[in-house]
Amino acid sequence: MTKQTMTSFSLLAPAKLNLFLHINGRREDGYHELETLFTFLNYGDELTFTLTNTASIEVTGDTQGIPLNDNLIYKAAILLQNHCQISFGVKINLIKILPMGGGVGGGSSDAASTLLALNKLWKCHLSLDELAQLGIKLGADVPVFINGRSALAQGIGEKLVDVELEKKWFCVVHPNEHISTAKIFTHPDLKRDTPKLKGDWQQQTLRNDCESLVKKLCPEVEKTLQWLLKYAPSKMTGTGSCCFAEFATQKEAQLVLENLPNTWSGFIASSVNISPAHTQLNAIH
Ligand SMILES: C[C@](O)(CO)[C@H](O)COP(=O)(O)OP(=O)(O)OC[C@H]1O[C@@H](n2ccc(N)nc2=O)[C@H](O)[C@@H]1O
Ligand SMILES: Nc1ncnc2c1ncn2[C@@H]1O[C@H](COP(=O)(O)OP(=O)(O)OP(=O)(O)O)[C@@H](O)[C@H]1O
Repeated sequence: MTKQTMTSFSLLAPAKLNLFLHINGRREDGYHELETLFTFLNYGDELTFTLTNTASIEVTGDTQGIPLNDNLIYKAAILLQNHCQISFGVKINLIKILPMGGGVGGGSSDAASTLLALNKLWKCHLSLDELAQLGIKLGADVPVFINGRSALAQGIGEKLVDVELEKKWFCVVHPNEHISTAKIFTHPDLKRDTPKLKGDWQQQTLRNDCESLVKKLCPEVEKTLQWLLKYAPSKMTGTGSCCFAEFATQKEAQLVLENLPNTWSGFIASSVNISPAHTQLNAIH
Protein backbone atom coordinates (compact mmCIF):
# COMPACT_ATOMS: atom_id res chain seq x y z
CA MET A 1 0.00 0.00 0.00
CA THR A 2 1.23 3.55 -0.77
CA LYS A 3 2.13 5.92 2.08
CA GLN A 4 -1.08 7.50 3.38
CA THR A 5 -0.89 11.30 3.00
CA MET A 6 -3.54 13.98 2.40
CA THR A 7 -2.61 14.08 -1.31
CA SER A 8 -2.10 10.37 -2.01
CA PHE A 9 -3.74 7.49 -0.18
CA SER A 10 -5.36 4.09 -0.65
CA LEU A 11 -8.78 2.91 0.46
CA LEU A 12 -10.42 -0.47 0.46
CA ALA A 13 -13.72 -0.77 -1.39
CA PRO A 14 -15.20 -3.55 0.73
CA ALA A 15 -17.61 -6.28 -0.31
CA LYS A 16 -21.13 -6.32 1.09
CA LEU A 17 -23.37 -9.26 1.75
CA ASN A 18 -27.16 -9.12 1.81
CA LEU A 19 -27.88 -11.33 4.83
CA PHE A 20 -31.49 -11.36 3.66
CA LEU A 21 -33.27 -9.61 0.80
CA HIS A 22 -37.05 -9.25 0.67
CA ILE A 23 -38.79 -7.64 -2.30
CA ASN A 24 -42.01 -5.90 -1.30
CA GLY A 25 -43.15 -4.51 -4.62
CA ARG A 26 -42.29 -2.68 -7.80
CA ARG A 27 -42.44 1.09 -8.18
CA GLU A 28 -43.69 2.86 -11.31
CA ASP A 29 -40.11 3.71 -12.32
CA GLY A 30 -39.25 -0.02 -12.38
CA TYR A 31 -37.18 0.03 -9.19
CA HIS A 32 -38.18 -2.37 -6.44
CA GLU A 33 -39.08 -1.68 -2.82
CA LEU A 34 -36.79 -3.84 -0.72
CA GLU A 35 -35.97 -4.76 2.82
CA THR A 36 -32.43 -6.02 3.18
CA LEU A 37 -29.76 -6.45 5.81
CA PHE A 38 -26.30 -5.29 4.74
CA THR A 39 -23.04 -6.30 6.34
CA PHE A 40 -19.55 -5.33 5.19
CA LEU A 41 -16.63 -7.67 4.81
CA ASN A 42 -13.04 -6.90 5.64
CA TYR A 43 -12.14 -7.75 2.06
CA GLY A 44 -12.42 -5.88 -1.21
CA ASP A 45 -10.90 -3.89 -4.06
CA GLU A 46 -8.06 -1.49 -3.38
CA LEU A 47 -8.12 2.02 -4.82
CA THR A 48 -5.25 4.51 -4.69
CA PHE A 49 -6.00 8.21 -5.17
CA THR A 50 -3.36 10.79 -6.08
CA LEU A 51 -4.20 14.49 -6.36
CA THR A 52 -3.25 16.23 -9.61
CA ASN A 53 -3.24 19.91 -10.48
CA THR A 54 -5.05 19.64 -13.81
CA ALA A 55 -8.76 18.83 -13.95
CA SER A 56 -8.26 15.47 -15.67
CA ILE A 57 -9.49 12.21 -14.14
CA GLU A 58 -7.41 9.16 -14.92
CA VAL A 59 -8.32 5.59 -13.99
CA THR A 60 -5.61 2.92 -14.28
CA GLY A 61 -5.12 -0.67 -13.17
CA ASP A 62 -7.59 -3.54 -13.39
CA THR A 63 -10.34 -1.79 -15.31
CA GLN A 64 -11.29 -5.15 -16.91
CA GLY A 65 -12.18 -3.73 -20.29
CA ILE A 66 -14.90 -1.46 -18.87
CA PRO A 67 -14.92 1.69 -21.06
CA LEU A 68 -13.81 4.72 -19.02
CA ASN A 69 -17.17 6.48 -19.36
CA ASP A 70 -18.98 3.41 -17.94
CA ASN A 71 -16.59 2.83 -15.06
CA LEU A 72 -18.38 3.65 -11.81
CA ILE A 73 -15.10 5.01 -10.41
CA TYR A 74 -14.84 7.53 -13.25
CA LYS A 75 -18.56 8.35 -13.07
CA ALA A 76 -18.30 9.00 -9.32
CA ALA A 77 -15.29 11.27 -9.77
CA ILE A 78 -16.93 13.31 -12.56
CA LEU A 79 -20.16 13.61 -10.57
CA LEU A 80 -18.38 15.06 -7.54
CA GLN A 81 -16.05 17.25 -9.60
CA ASN A 82 -19.03 18.83 -11.39
CA HIS A 83 -21.21 19.05 -8.30
CA CYS A 84 -18.54 20.92 -6.30
CA GLN A 85 -16.97 22.71 -9.30
CA ILE A 86 -13.50 21.41 -8.52
CA SER A 87 -10.57 22.47 -10.71
CA PHE A 88 -8.19 19.76 -9.43
CA GLY A 89 -8.00 16.29 -10.88
CA VAL A 90 -7.00 12.82 -9.69
CA LYS A 91 -5.20 9.66 -10.73
CA ILE A 92 -7.02 6.58 -9.47
CA ASN A 93 -5.47 3.12 -9.58
CA LEU A 94 -7.71 0.07 -9.08
CA ILE A 95 -6.66 -3.35 -7.86
CA LYS A 96 -9.76 -5.45 -8.60
CA ILE A 97 -10.32 -8.26 -6.14
CA LEU A 98 -14.13 -8.59 -6.08
CA PRO A 99 -15.95 -10.60 -8.76
CA MET A 100 -18.03 -8.42 -11.09
CA GLY A 101 -21.75 -9.17 -11.23
CA GLY A 102 -21.28 -11.33 -8.17
CA GLY A 103 -23.76 -9.65 -5.83
CA VAL A 104 -21.04 -8.42 -3.47
CA GLY A 105 -21.44 -4.84 -4.70
CA GLY A 106 -17.92 -4.31 -6.07
CA GLY A 107 -18.86 -1.60 -8.57
CA SER A 108 -21.02 0.28 -6.06
CA SER A 109 -18.32 0.01 -3.41
CA ASP A 110 -15.68 1.34 -5.82
CA ALA A 111 -17.98 4.30 -6.55
CA ALA A 112 -18.61 4.97 -2.85
CA SER A 113 -14.93 4.76 -1.90
CA THR A 114 -14.19 7.18 -4.76
CA LEU A 115 -16.77 9.70 -3.49
CA LEU A 116 -15.47 9.38 0.09
CA ALA A 117 -11.83 9.71 -0.98
CA LEU A 118 -12.31 12.66 -3.34
CA ASN A 119 -14.47 14.50 -0.84
CA LYS A 120 -11.33 14.50 1.34
CA LEU A 121 -8.69 14.89 -1.39
CA TRP A 122 -10.50 17.83 -3.03
CA LYS A 123 -11.67 19.29 0.32
CA CYS A 124 -15.32 19.34 -0.83
CA HIS A 125 -16.62 19.14 2.77
CA LEU A 126 -19.86 17.38 1.78
CA SER A 127 -21.65 15.50 4.56
CA LEU A 128 -22.21 11.74 4.28
CA ASP A 129 -25.89 12.45 3.54
CA GLU A 130 -24.96 14.77 0.67
CA LEU A 131 -22.50 12.20 -0.69
CA ALA A 132 -25.17 9.48 -0.44
CA GLN A 133 -27.62 11.66 -2.39
CA LEU A 134 -25.02 11.99 -5.14
CA GLY A 135 -24.14 8.30 -4.88
CA ILE A 136 -27.65 7.00 -5.43
CA LYS A 137 -27.50 8.47 -8.94
CA LEU A 138 -24.84 5.82 -9.63
CA GLY A 139 -26.60 2.84 -8.07
CA ALA A 140 -29.05 1.78 -5.37
CA ASP A 141 -26.26 0.11 -3.38
CA VAL A 142 -23.96 3.15 -3.25
CA PRO A 143 -25.59 4.91 -0.21
CA VAL A 144 -24.96 2.02 2.18
CA PHE A 145 -21.27 2.05 1.30
CA ILE A 146 -21.20 5.83 1.84
CA ASN A 147 -22.97 5.46 5.19
CA GLY A 148 -20.40 2.82 6.08
CA ARG A 149 -22.36 1.06 8.83
CA SER A 150 -24.01 -2.35 8.73
CA ALA A 151 -27.63 -1.49 8.19
CA LEU A 152 -31.18 -2.57 7.63
CA ALA A 153 -32.25 -0.93 4.38
CA GLN A 154 -35.64 -0.06 2.96
CA GLY A 155 -36.86 1.94 -0.02
CA ILE A 156 -34.77 0.92 -3.03
CA GLY A 157 -31.94 0.26 -0.60
CA GLU A 158 -31.21 3.85 0.42
CA LYS A 159 -33.28 4.28 3.61
CA LEU A 160 -30.86 3.02 6.20
CA VAL A 161 -31.10 2.17 9.87
CA ASP A 162 -27.71 1.27 11.37
CA VAL A 163 -27.51 -2.07 13.15
CA GLU A 164 -24.80 -3.72 15.24
CA LEU A 165 -24.20 -7.28 14.12
CA GLU A 166 -22.13 -9.93 15.80
CA LYS A 167 -18.76 -10.48 14.06
CA LYS A 168 -18.83 -13.64 11.94
CA TRP A 169 -16.54 -15.33 9.45
CA PHE A 170 -17.92 -15.94 5.99
CA CYS A 171 -16.93 -18.33 3.25
CA VAL A 172 -18.06 -16.68 0.00
CA VAL A 173 -18.18 -18.76 -3.16
CA HIS A 174 -18.32 -17.36 -6.67
CA PRO A 175 -19.66 -19.98 -9.08
CA ASN A 176 -17.87 -18.23 -11.96
CA GLU A 177 -21.14 -16.95 -13.36
CA HIS A 178 -21.91 -13.28 -14.00
CA ILE A 179 -25.52 -12.38 -13.21
CA SER A 180 -27.03 -9.16 -14.48
CA THR A 181 -28.93 -7.39 -11.67
CA ALA A 182 -31.20 -5.76 -14.29
CA LYS A 183 -32.08 -9.15 -15.79
CA ILE A 184 -33.24 -10.50 -12.42
CA PHE A 185 -35.19 -7.37 -11.50
CA THR A 186 -37.03 -7.31 -14.83
CA HIS A 187 -37.80 -11.05 -14.90
CA PRO A 188 -41.55 -11.84 -14.83
CA ASP A 189 -41.03 -14.75 -12.40
CA LEU A 190 -39.27 -12.71 -9.69
CA LYS A 191 -41.03 -12.95 -6.33
CA ARG A 192 -42.01 -9.35 -5.53
CA ASP A 193 -44.83 -9.68 -2.98
CA THR A 194 -43.19 -10.32 0.38
CA PRO A 195 -45.05 -8.34 3.06
CA LYS A 196 -43.03 -5.68 4.90
CA LEU A 197 -41.47 -6.83 8.14
CA LYS A 198 -43.51 -6.07 11.23
CA GLY A 199 -41.76 -5.83 14.58
CA ASP A 200 -38.32 -7.20 15.30
CA TRP A 201 -36.70 -8.58 12.11
CA GLN A 202 -34.53 -10.91 14.19
CA GLN A 203 -37.60 -12.91 15.23
CA GLN A 204 -38.78 -13.59 11.66
CA THR A 205 -38.16 -15.95 8.78
CA LEU A 206 -35.76 -14.22 6.45
CA ARG A 207 -34.67 -15.17 2.95
CA ASN A 208 -33.42 -13.87 -0.37
CA ASP A 209 -36.39 -13.44 -2.71
CA CYS A 210 -34.13 -13.57 -5.77
CA GLU A 211 -32.73 -16.96 -4.86
CA SER A 212 -35.37 -19.29 -6.36
CA LEU A 213 -35.39 -17.46 -9.70
CA VAL A 214 -31.58 -17.30 -9.91
CA LYS A 215 -31.30 -21.01 -9.05
CA LYS A 216 -33.65 -21.76 -11.95
CA LEU A 217 -31.80 -19.52 -14.42
CA CYS A 218 -28.34 -20.52 -13.27
CA PRO A 219 -27.91 -24.14 -12.14
CA GLU A 220 -24.33 -23.42 -10.95
CA VAL A 221 -25.83 -21.23 -8.20
CA GLU A 222 -28.10 -24.08 -7.11
CA LYS A 223 -25.05 -26.40 -7.04
CA THR A 224 -23.05 -23.88 -5.00
CA LEU A 225 -25.84 -23.50 -2.44
CA GLN A 226 -26.14 -27.30 -2.15
CA TRP A 227 -22.38 -27.69 -1.76
CA LEU A 228 -22.15 -25.06 0.99
CA LEU A 229 -25.12 -26.63 2.76
CA LYS A 230 -22.92 -29.59 3.66
CA TYR A 231 -21.15 -27.25 6.09
CA ALA A 232 -23.72 -24.66 7.19
CA PRO A 233 -26.95 -22.96 6.05
CA SER A 234 -26.19 -21.36 2.69
CA LYS A 235 -27.54 -18.16 1.14
CA MET A 236 -27.13 -16.08 -1.98
CA THR A 237 -26.16 -12.39 -1.80
CA GLY A 238 -28.01 -9.71 -3.81
CA THR A 239 -29.08 -10.99 -7.21
CA GLY A 240 -26.22 -13.52 -7.16
CA SER A 241 -24.12 -15.18 -8.21
CA CYS A 242 -22.06 -15.36 -5.00
CA CYS A 243 -23.29 -17.62 -2.22
CA PHE A 244 -22.07 -17.74 1.34
CA ALA A 245 -22.18 -19.53 4.66
CA GLU A 246 -21.36 -18.06 8.05
CA PHE A 247 -19.13 -19.44 10.78
CA ALA A 248 -18.09 -18.43 14.27
CA THR A 249 -14.35 -18.82 13.60
CA GLN A 250 -11.82 -18.18 10.84
CA LYS A 251 -10.68 -21.78 11.08
CA GLU A 252 -14.10 -23.22 10.24
CA ALA A 253 -14.51 -20.87 7.25
CA GLN A 254 -10.97 -21.69 6.05
CA LEU A 255 -11.63 -25.44 6.17
CA VAL A 256 -14.64 -25.02 3.87
CA LEU A 257 -12.62 -22.90 1.42
CA GLU A 258 -9.90 -25.55 1.31
CA ASN A 259 -12.44 -28.09 0.04
CA LEU A 260 -13.81 -25.81 -2.70
CA PRO A 261 -14.15 -27.54 -6.10
CA ASN A 262 -11.61 -25.95 -8.47
CA THR A 263 -14.28 -24.88 -10.99
CA TRP A 264 -15.35 -22.19 -8.52
CA SER A 265 -13.46 -19.45 -6.73
CA GLY A 266 -13.97 -18.15 -3.23
CA PHE A 267 -12.61 -16.29 -0.28
CA ILE A 268 -13.08 -16.00 3.44
CA ALA A 269 -13.49 -12.76 5.35
CA SER A 270 -14.83 -11.48 8.63
CA SER A 271 -17.76 -9.09 8.87
CA VAL A 272 -17.25 -5.58 10.23
CA ASN A 273 -19.87 -3.13 11.51
CA ILE A 274 -17.88 -0.16 10.19
CA SER A 275 -16.74 -0.15 6.59
CA PRO A 276 -12.93 -0.48 6.33
CA ALA A 277 -13.01 2.46 3.89
CA HIS A 278 -14.28 4.70 6.70
CA THR A 279 -11.76 3.38 9.21
CA GLN A 280 -8.92 4.07 6.76
CA LEU A 281 -10.25 7.48 5.78
CA ASN A 282 -10.52 8.61 9.39
CA ALA A 283 -6.85 7.73 9.96
CA ILE A 284 -5.65 10.14 7.23
CA HIS A 285 -4.74 13.65 8.46
C1 LIG B 1 -29.56 -6.36 -5.49
C2 LIG B 1 -28.83 -5.33 -4.66
O1 LIG B 1 -27.43 -5.48 -4.82
C3 LIG B 1 -29.14 -5.57 -3.20
O2 LIG B 1 -28.25 -4.92 -2.36
C4 LIG B 1 -29.21 -3.94 -5.07
O3 LIG B 1 -30.59 -3.76 -4.91
C5 LIG B 1 -28.77 -3.59 -6.49
O4 LIG B 1 -28.09 -2.39 -6.40
P1 LIG B 1 -27.28 -1.78 -7.65
O5 LIG B 1 -26.52 -2.86 -8.36
O6 LIG B 1 -26.52 -0.60 -7.11
O7 LIG B 1 -28.49 -1.34 -8.55
P2 LIG B 1 -28.60 -0.26 -9.72
O8 LIG B 1 -27.30 -0.18 -10.45
O9 LIG B 1 -29.21 0.98 -9.17
O10 LIG B 1 -29.67 -0.97 -10.64
C6 LIG B 1 -29.39 -2.16 -11.36
C7 LIG B 1 -30.70 -2.73 -11.85
O11 LIG B 1 -31.47 -3.26 -10.77
C8 LIG B 1 -32.75 -2.67 -10.69
N1 LIG B 1 -33.08 -2.39 -9.29
C9 LIG B 1 -32.10 -2.03 -8.41
C10 LIG B 1 -32.40 -1.76 -7.10
C11 LIG B 1 -33.75 -1.85 -6.70
N2 LIG B 1 -34.11 -1.58 -5.45
N3 LIG B 1 -34.70 -2.19 -7.58
C12 LIG B 1 -34.39 -2.49 -8.87
O12 LIG B 1 -35.27 -2.82 -9.65
C13 LIG B 1 -32.65 -1.37 -11.49
O13 LIG B 1 -33.86 -1.07 -12.09
C14 LIG B 1 -31.60 -1.70 -12.52
O14 LIG B 1 -32.17 -2.30 -13.65
N1 LIG C 1 -15.43 -0.20 -11.12
C1 LIG C 1 -16.30 -1.16 -11.44
N2 LIG C 1 -16.21 -2.36 -10.85
C2 LIG C 1 -17.10 -3.34 -11.15
N3 LIG C 1 -18.08 -3.22 -12.04
C3 LIG C 1 -18.22 -2.05 -12.66
C4 LIG C 1 -17.33 -0.96 -12.39
N4 LIG C 1 -17.71 0.06 -13.13
C5 LIG C 1 -18.77 -0.36 -13.85
N5 LIG C 1 -19.09 -1.62 -13.59
C6 LIG C 1 -20.21 -2.38 -14.20
O1 LIG C 1 -21.18 -2.68 -13.17
C7 LIG C 1 -21.64 -4.03 -13.27
C8 LIG C 1 -22.03 -4.56 -11.89
O2 LIG C 1 -20.90 -4.62 -11.12
P1 LIG C 1 -20.83 -5.11 -9.62
O3 LIG C 1 -19.53 -5.81 -9.44
O4 LIG C 1 -21.13 -4.01 -8.68
O5 LIG C 1 -22.01 -6.16 -9.54
P2 LIG C 1 -22.67 -6.82 -8.33
O6 LIG C 1 -21.61 -7.23 -7.33
O7 LIG C 1 -23.59 -7.86 -8.83
O8 LIG C 1 -23.46 -5.65 -7.68
P3 LIG C 1 -24.81 -5.62 -6.91
O9 LIG C 1 -24.72 -6.56 -5.75
O10 LIG C 1 -24.80 -4.19 -6.49
O11 LIG C 1 -25.84 -5.99 -7.91
C9 LIG C 1 -20.48 -4.79 -13.92
O12 LIG C 1 -20.93 -5.86 -14.70
C10 LIG C 1 -19.77 -3.73 -14.77
O13 LIG C 1 -20.20 -3.77 -16.11
